[in-house]
Amino acid sequence: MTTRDMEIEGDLELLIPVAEIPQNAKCRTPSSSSTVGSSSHRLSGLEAISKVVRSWASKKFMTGCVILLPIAVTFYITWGFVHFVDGFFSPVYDHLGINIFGKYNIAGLGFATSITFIFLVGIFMSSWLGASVLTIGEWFIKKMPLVSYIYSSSKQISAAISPDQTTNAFKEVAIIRHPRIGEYAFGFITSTVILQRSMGEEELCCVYVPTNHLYVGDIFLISTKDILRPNLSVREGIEIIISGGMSVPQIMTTKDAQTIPAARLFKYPSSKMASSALICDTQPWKNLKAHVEDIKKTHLRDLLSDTERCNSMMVEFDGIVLDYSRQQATVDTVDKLYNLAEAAHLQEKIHRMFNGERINSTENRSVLHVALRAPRNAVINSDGKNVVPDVWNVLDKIKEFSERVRNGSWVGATGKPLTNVIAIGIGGSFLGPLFVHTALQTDPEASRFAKGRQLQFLANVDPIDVAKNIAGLSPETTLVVVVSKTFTTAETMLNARTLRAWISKELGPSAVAKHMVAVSTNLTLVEKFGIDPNNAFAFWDWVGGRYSVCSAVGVLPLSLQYGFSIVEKFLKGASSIDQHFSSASFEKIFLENQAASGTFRFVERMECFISWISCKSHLTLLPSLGEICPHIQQVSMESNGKGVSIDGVPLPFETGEIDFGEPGTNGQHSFYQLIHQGRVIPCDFIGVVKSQQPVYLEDALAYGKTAEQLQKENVQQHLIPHKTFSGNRPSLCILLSSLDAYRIGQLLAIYEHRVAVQGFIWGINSFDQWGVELGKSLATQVRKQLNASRTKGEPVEGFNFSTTTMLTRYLEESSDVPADPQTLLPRI
Ligand SMILES: O=P(O)(O)OC[C@H]1O[C@H](O)[C@H](O)[C@@H](O)[C@@H]1O
Repeated sequence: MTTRDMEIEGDLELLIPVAEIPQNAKCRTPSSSSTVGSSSHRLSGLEAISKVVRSWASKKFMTGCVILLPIAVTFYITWGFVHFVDGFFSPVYDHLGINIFGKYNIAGLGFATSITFIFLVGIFMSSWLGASVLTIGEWFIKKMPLVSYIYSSSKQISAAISPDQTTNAFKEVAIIRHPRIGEYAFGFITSTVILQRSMGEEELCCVYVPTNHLYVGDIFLISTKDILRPNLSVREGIEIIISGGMSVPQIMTTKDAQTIPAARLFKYPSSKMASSALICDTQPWKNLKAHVEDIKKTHLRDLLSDTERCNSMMVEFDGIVLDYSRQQATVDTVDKLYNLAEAAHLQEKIHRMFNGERINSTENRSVLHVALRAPRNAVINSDGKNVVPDVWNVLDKIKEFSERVRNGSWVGATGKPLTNVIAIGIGGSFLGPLFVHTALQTDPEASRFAKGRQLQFLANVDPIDVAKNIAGLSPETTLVVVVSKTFTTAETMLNARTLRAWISKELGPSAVAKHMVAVSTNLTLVEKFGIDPNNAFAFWDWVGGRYSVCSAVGVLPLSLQYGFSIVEKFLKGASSIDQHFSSASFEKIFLENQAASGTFRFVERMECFISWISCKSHLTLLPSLGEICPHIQQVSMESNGKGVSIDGVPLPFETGEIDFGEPGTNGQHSFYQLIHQGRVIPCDFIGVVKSQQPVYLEDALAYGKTAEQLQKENVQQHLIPHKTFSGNRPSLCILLSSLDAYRIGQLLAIYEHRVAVQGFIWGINSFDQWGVELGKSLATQVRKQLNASRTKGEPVEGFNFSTTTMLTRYLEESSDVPADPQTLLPRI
């Protein structure tokens, strides 16, 4: 729908009931309207004007009502109240011959008398005599059936606001997490109680949460430390409840946060990072660390027996369920993570990312992969320019090109349709697209669209890989997509030259224009290579290689295979998570009882910190998700394997996870022994509802198996130590309702954001990769040496003993290899 269409639709919505509009009203051209048509147009025009006028008049009338009604009601009630109280003592004054409503009206006399009377009752009831009278009186009242109920309810309410805090009054306003994390409820602390259990004593607070104004509510027993105590008096709390939340202050602090300046509530300058201090020096980090030591003492078995805790750690958003109840965490842990996030200025950093600021400071670049899947009408700026239209220009170009290839209107040099695609690329220009491609293969809709087509990837430079890739293919029906952000990566360029030679050899050099296209940010080098710039699909330096699957890097090969409509669904899935990740404000989530979606957002960001992991395994029970493991390996390990902070300060703590995984049950027959009984490796289980439910394994990791259980099972004594499982091994479950293009997009974005959040919290730059650059320059050095040795017989020099020995040995044994191979075409 165009903007104009949307405007028209908006106008129609405002003015005329939809049912009266013919379906094709918007499309009708002037020439198509008959005489009847024009008169009906005139009529509907008059009707529209009359409706606008009526709507304007009714709006103004309602505005007047809205302003006058509360004033009138206030006056009416106040007047009625004064009158009523005035009249309360009228019999007494009548008796004295004073007619307070008559001719010698002494307005307010009865009122003043009543106030004095209430005051005197207060004094009397505070005395011993008064209290005794009250007790006897109450005893009688409580014996009367209906009256006793009215009296008790009224008494509770008045006790609540009683200045005498020794009564059963509301003692304090409390905010509790209810009904689950991310949602909060107002309540009043009414008393405290000590709960004695075998594990020790615990102080609990009775929190009364009104559910129907103040009269009806629920009582919750909550650990004292889990209660948030806002800076509000009981009276203010009651006002908030009675006003239905309307009198809640705009900013609320808790009592322990009094010293926190308002600026900390995420009112940050947009251009400058608030602090360059290391996160490990902050109090929330230290608190969390101490807490983690503490929580290790509680076995996951015990944590999992707390149903309420587990329920609060199960969140859902847009078809994805995240269950983090098997993390070594309590509600308190999550609270501490929030504090850590605040200390790390997490919200600010996310905001800066989405705002297109150059947060990749060592490369002076923005980080805007989220713009690659933004809706067409979104505005995401980089250097003051909205990048979304550029993104959609390329997407439109891909759509058009892929449709032409798929429907056979773009054919090869010999006129045959191009049904096979080989995508050459490495690292980020390969792993993401491979993951999505593998996952889409089991989506029935996608596989239907891919019928008769083939997509392959060529990454490695081993000649065997090239041979395998082109085996059984004919250049006549093959399209080669060279994918390289820089268009300089040695492996990719070598493979590109190889396949160019393969095409030229079979079909002649001019065929390259029909059989080779490119995806790159470096269009100059693309042209130099010999690919027509019209057949090049651009992306931008604000897209990091490992974050580029949603650019032409992934969209082009995947659209060629599955059609653009499928890939668009994938982009929409990723965008749904992006919007979720960026939309709600931090304060909102904390203070305005955001729903589970908000919680998911934060939990998803935090989960990785709960276990203080050094190593993580991604275990998917779906073979089709198998390639997510290598993709996450790159996204996570290349992003967060850093040794210095973003300001270049060496980090006194370790960053980065070691990610690995296996699809299906392959892992069970490979490394699960280690995760059950060897090192503790937190695991992510990714499952799909319509496939297998991986819960048995997660429980085995969490619960383990004790020696007592084994004894009961009559296991031989000497085998008991070997068959005992300590359990207490954390894991996380991500459950997708199905595995289609949309869900795959969501999954991708979840992991991308999680990695970004890790980096934001650690205070590192997750978007550069100087370690890889080092590897590249070392490789260049070796390549130069090999070439010089082979062509000029130069000795191996400048390396340490070990490398020199190995290179010399290699040179001796590979004397038949050409000096610097231009291609890797198999020597058949
Ligand atoms: O896309 P290219 O420029 O060919 O780069 C391919 C890969 O090169 C290096 O390994 C980088 O560290 C990766 O992030 C990148 O994805």
